[in-house]
Parts: sequence; structure tokens; C-alpha cells
Amino acid sequence: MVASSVLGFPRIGANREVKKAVEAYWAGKITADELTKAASETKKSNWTSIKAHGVDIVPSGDFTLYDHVLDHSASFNVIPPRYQGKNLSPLDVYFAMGRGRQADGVDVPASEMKKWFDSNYHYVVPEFSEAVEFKLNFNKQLEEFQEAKALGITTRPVVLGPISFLVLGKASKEASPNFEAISLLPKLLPIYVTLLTQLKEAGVEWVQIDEPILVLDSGASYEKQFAQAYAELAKIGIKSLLTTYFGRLDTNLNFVAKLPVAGLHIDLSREPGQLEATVEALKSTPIVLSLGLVSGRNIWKTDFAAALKLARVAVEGLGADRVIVATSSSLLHIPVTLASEKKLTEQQKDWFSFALEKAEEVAILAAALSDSQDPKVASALEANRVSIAKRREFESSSDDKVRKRVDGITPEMLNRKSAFVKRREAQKAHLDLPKFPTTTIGSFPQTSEIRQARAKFGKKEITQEQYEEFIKKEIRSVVEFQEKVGLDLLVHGEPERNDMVQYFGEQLHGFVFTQNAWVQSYGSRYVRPPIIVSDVSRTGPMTVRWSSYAQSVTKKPMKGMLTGPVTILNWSFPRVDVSREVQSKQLALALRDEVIDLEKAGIYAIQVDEPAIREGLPLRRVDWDNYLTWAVDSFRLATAGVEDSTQTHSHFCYSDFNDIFPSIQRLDADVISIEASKSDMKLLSAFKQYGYSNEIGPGVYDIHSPRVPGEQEIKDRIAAMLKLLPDHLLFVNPDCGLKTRGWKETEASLENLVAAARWARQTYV
Ligand code: MET
Ligand SMILES: [Zn+2]
Repeated sequence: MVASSVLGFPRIGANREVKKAVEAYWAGKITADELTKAASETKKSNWTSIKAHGVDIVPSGDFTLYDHVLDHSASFNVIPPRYQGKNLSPLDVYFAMGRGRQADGVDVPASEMKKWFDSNYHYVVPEFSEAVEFKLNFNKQLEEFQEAKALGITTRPVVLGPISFLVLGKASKEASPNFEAISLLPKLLPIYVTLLTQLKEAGVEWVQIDEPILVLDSGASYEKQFAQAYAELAKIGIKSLLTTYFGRLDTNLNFVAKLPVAGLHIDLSREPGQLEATVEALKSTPIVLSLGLVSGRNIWKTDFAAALKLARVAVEGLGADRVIVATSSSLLHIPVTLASEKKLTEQQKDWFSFALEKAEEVAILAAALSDSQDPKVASALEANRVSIAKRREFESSSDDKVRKRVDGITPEMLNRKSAFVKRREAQKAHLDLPKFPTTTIGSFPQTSEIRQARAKFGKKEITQEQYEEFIKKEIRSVVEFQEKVGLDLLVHGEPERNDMVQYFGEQLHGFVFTQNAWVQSYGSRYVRPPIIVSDVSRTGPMTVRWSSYAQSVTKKPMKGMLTGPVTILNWSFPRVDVSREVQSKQLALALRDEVIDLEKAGIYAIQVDEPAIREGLPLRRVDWDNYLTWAVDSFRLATAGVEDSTQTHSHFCYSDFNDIFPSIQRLDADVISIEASKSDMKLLSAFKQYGYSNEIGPGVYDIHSPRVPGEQEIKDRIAAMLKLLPDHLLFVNPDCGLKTRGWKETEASLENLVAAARWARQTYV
């Protein structure tokens, strides 16, 4: 018999109950006990509905109130000294680590967050030093196992493996200079032994141990530690499913297949090509193979015929009893259920599967592989065949014009008319900006007034006309504000935007939006990514009237503001029937038309934001070049259609860009702004190493905090930058948009920024 399993489930509740409860607790509106109760409700509903959909192996221990990696840190006593001795309850220490705490005399910042592999989920980075004293503060896996057991459901607990836990962490400030977290493995292992022994004693048969670092190049360097750790854990006598996802094992398979584990999970949704080698490697072992056939990362229905074909290779090679059909990863990256979507058409609904529907998919696939005679299975297979065929038909009748346009992209379309040096002269004459021009990244504070107007317009409580008048008034006041403060290159402030991707997606052809398809981004922050369903094209100008209105109320140059093709793609659920490259190019062509229209409307500086370009980078280095080539080409395609005298800008934030620096240069934007304040001056040394020839504005202050940077502080930063960058290339700007800030600190900060730039003009002549 082939078993079915789900590796993890959304922790947010079908109606965002967990967000509501957690935030109510933070606001002091409910007690810790009430929070625990709310969490239990969601866990209960997850377990029972996964089970009700026919899944054999139900996960537990994957729930979290904030982040599952943070849970491990708290559980293993990996608690940086700054959160200790503050007289906080363990729960409040936990939340302080996740989001910082500023109340009752306690003032500690949040821990660092990082993207969870190439997903849009952020985990809280564990901090290690020689001084950590591992201890099992609590055993979440055991507690949840028992909680589910009490409901009559036997689960398979999920644990983040010891090697990944250490490798995904970082050295804390307290650590000595050459410290490496992996050196703590011998000290950490006994804690895992205790944790798993407790599980075994409670009657747990199988445990899912996640070691996603095995799909990274760096995974290879921990061969010894894997051998050591899993030999130790094997002694406990609990069956462990070594779990990998988001990529391929590649050569790591050589040592992974020799580990004393009872099962191995691989991601076949992402990397179907690794199946045969894995089956081959496992043949002579007793290891059970769990096939990640149902994607945990996208919302498309699984093509059963294709999945079964792959699965049969495993069944033939290993026998049905050694095969499990599973989701490719935890389903935390997709929304809870399609049942909550009331506005999608029947046709659209038929294309998608969210988490609950995916749970049903694994159950059906496993039943089909076990030759189930249940008529429900046969009819589900048939229904899937019909749905997939309809979707294929839709895809093939999609927009030929767009596809031809992508095929017709020529190398000339990727290049500006002249080289940067020549363009720079033309732009100087045209824009007449002073030395060290000051500008902002685009958005200005999104006040509750703005959000209310948008909501009212959405509910048709105000007319289109009234709404547009309101937006114009906002634009006028933002422009006046910038003139008053003395900025040089102005922006319209983005009051019309709910979100930098959604705003464009809603206006482009080819996107679908959901009502309730929330996905956890971090902690209690959830996002609702748009879905790309067909060929993308522009139906008309998207931003031109706002930018040209803004330009009409000032004599200073106005900067147009668009979100770039790669960022729109990376923050959406993409199609799976065409490559990301093709989707990115379609987006780029749509944006190219918009850029040209902006120029025609008299906007001679145009910014195309690409904050997400780094996070789309493949997990394996050999795959980088291919991605970077099409990503950079897409940006160039979007921006290169303008005259030399039009200045193109781009903006980058959220990541460390050092390792893709040469690609940033290849974008050939006339000006880039880049978040630098958080990664300090590390970024700037990359300029020294690689050189940078176009204009650049490394953020002179951090907009993520309400703190106002002093004038001297900004002067110091400018001075430090000028040690590494020629003075004729430097722009002065904050490190990201101001939409999350209040007006008060925005005004004070920008006044200091302008004063510092004026000082620089006098100092560096
Ligand atoms: C996350 S990057 C944001 C860029 C955008 N133009 C803004 O200012 O908000
Ligand atoms: Zn930004």
C-alpha cells in the first residue's frame, strides 16, 4: 500500500484566526490562556480536516504562533542575552525575539529575519555563540502529538533537523571571530536525543526531520556532521523521515542514501529529474521514499496523470510499501482553502488547489497507486483529467499576440541608444539636477485617511470622481511638501497604491485576485499574492495620469514610479505551463509600453523598482547565470525604450546584493537606489571590489524605524560613501519607500537629509 502524507499545513487558520488572536494578545486584549485556546482551535481544525480528506500521515508540531524556527530556538534555549533577565514570561520572551519589545521599560529590537530559502516566508534567524547552553525548555512536538492524540488522530511530528537548524543560524555578537555554529553540533545532539526519546516514549512511530539545507550547494560540506548526527539519532529507535524540499539533492544523494534513516523525502514537484537516481540509490537500502509530487509552493491543481507516471517509477523500483505520496514541502506557503473564494469564476476555481484541496490530492494519488477500487478514486481521477485538459486548452488559446511579441524581442530592444556617459550629459541638460541630488524612493506615508478613501471607493461609497479628486489632493500636498523641504527630484507619493505588485496586477491582463487566499509572510504578517493565469499584457496606461498630474503642479522634475517585471513575477503565484522567463518578459513588454508612455507624457525620470530581484535567485549556483540573464534582460527590456535624455532609476532592498553586484551593474539603470543602512557599509565595499559606473544612491538612513536620523549622522554617511564612490555619481536618498512611516518623522528626517546634501555640495566642490 502506498501511503499519503502532508508535510505541514498553514498555521494561520481558515479566516486568519491566528493573526487575530496573536495581535489581540500583543494588544493586551486577550490572555495567554485565551491565545493558547485560539491556537488549539486552529490546530484541531487542521488535523481533523487533513484527516477527513483521507490523508494517512498527518503532521503535528508544525504549528507556530510566530515562526517555526523561532520555536526551535526558544525550545532549545537559544535565547540571546538581550532578551533575558527582563522579567518577561517565556511567551513574551518568545515574541520579543520575534518582533522586539518596547514597553514598560524594556526596549529590545527584534532578531534578524531571513527569507526561508527561495520562498517569501521569513524565518527568525537563530543566534549562536560558544556560550549557548542548550536545554530543552519545552517539547512542542510532544505537546502537539498528545494534543492530536486526544482528538483521536495519530500524527507524525515535524522537527527541523539539527544540521539545518545550526546552519540557518548566525554567529551572535557574543561569539568569537572564527566561531561557526556547526561546531555546536556535539552539544546540540543530546537535546535532539531527549526530544526524540520523549516522542518515542509517547508512542510516536515516525518523525519527519527537515533538513532542507541538503538542497543547497553548501549542504555538501556537512557530510561528516550528517553522518555523526543521524548515527546518534538512529540509536533512539524512532523512525525518521529525512526531509528535503525546494530543490534537488544532486551529489548530496551519495551520502544521504547511506545515512541510517528510515525514510527520505524529495521534492519532485520542483525537481522531477532527481527521481530515477534516488530510486536507484535507495534500492539496496531499506529506506522508504516519500515523493513530493503535490506542490507546496503553488496553487495549481496537480496533474494526476503526470504525477502517477513519476510515482510508478518509484513503486516499480522499491515496491508499494516503500513509497509515500506527499506534498512537496509544507503547505504553509499556500492559502488554506479554495472554498473561501466566492468571487472566482467556476473556470478559475477549476484550475486551482489550495492546501486542503492538496491534502485531498495526495490521498487520491496514494489510493490510485494502491489500486483502490473505490469508485470515488476513479471519478476523482477522471475529474482531474477533465480539469487539466480544460486548463491546457485555455493555455493554448491564450494570447498569441503577446507570445509573438516575446518571440520577436531583439537584442537592440535591450539596449539604450547610447552608453551611460553620453546619456548622463543629455540628462544633465534635461533635468538640471544639482550635485548630490536628493530624492525619495517613491511612497509617502499611507495615512488612515488614504486607506479609508480606498476602502470607501472599493465599497462604492464614494464615486470614481470623488476618489480621483482625493488622490489628486494627496498628490498635490505631497508635491508641496517635497518642495517645501527642498528635495530635488520629486515623486507623486503613490497614494493610489494598495500594494506595489497588486496595483499593477489589477490593471494588467492575465492576473487573477483572490478574496481570502492569505499566506504567511512572517509572524502575523500575511500577504495575498496575485495569480498569473494567462499571457500578460497591458490594457492601457497604468500610472501616466498620476505622474503627469504630479508633474503639472510643479516645475521641479517628477520621477515616474513602476514596479519591475521580476518583482511582479516573484511576488505572484506564477503559471507552471510556461517558464518564469517568458512570464517575466511578457511583464517587461507591458512595462516597456508604460515607460514609453510616461516619457511621452513629459516624465523624464522613471524608476522601475526591483526589490525582489535577489530573492528569485535559484538555490544552486550553477542555475544562477540563467536566472540572472533573463532577469536583467527583462529589466532592460522594460526600460531601454526611452531617449538618452530620460533618466531611468531602479531600487533594491530587503537583501544583501553583494553577490549579484555585477548583474546590478548590467541592468544599466542610469541611477540606482539601494538599501545600505542595514547591511552597513558592507555593500559599499562591493562597489570598490567590482566598481560601479552609473549613478547611485545608497540609502542614507533606515526607514524601517520611526527614529529620526540626525543631520550629522547623514553627513557622516555621505562622507563615508564618498571614500568609495566618486562624488559626481552620488544621489542622496532614504533606503526605501516611506509608506509605513508617519508624517512627523518623515518631515524631520527629510529636512536633515536635505541639509546634509547641501553641506556636501559646499564641502565637496
Ligand atoms: C519595497 S521597495 C518599495 C518601493 C516603492 N517605490 C516605495 O517607495 O514604496
Ligand atoms: Zn524598498
